[in-house]
Amino acid sequence: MKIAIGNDHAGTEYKLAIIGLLKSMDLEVSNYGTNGSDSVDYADFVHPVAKDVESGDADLGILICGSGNGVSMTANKHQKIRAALCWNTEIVKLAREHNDANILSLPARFISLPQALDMVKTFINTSFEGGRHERRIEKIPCL
Ligand SMILES: O=C(CO)[C@H](O)[C@H](O)[C@H](O)COP(=O)(O)O
Repeated sequence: MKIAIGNDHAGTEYKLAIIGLLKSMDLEVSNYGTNGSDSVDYADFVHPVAKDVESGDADLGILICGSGNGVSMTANKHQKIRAALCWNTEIVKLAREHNDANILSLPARFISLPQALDMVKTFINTSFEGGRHERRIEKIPCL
């Protein structure tokens, strides 16, 4: 499985730890985020992740900024992206099971690093339930 990951300056520390976790799980990672702490604009680091997920170059994406909102808003402009802003593992599980979220958005300034790592594990290890949820996600895109 291949994961595309992106972040702004608020997400660098968590991003580096998440990459370590993903590699320990034998997952392939494409890192499109900044690796530094200088102030940057999140959208510049989100579009490459969304494009990878949309094209199938990546199976799933992970985005990190301070609140998680900027990266979510940007990613969800892409037609095939369902980016879910999550704050605990239960919400992550539902985002995968019910919404088939293909990008996890993390609010680095509002969750602890251990929480973020648990959320990433849940995101990777949970599958879409399909059924009634299939019909619902098909109605999400703007026609
Ligand atoms: O875009 C955001 C808010 O939706 C992100 O949380 C950014 O990381 C945040 O705005 C960055 O803030 P800063 O004061 O420029 O560090």
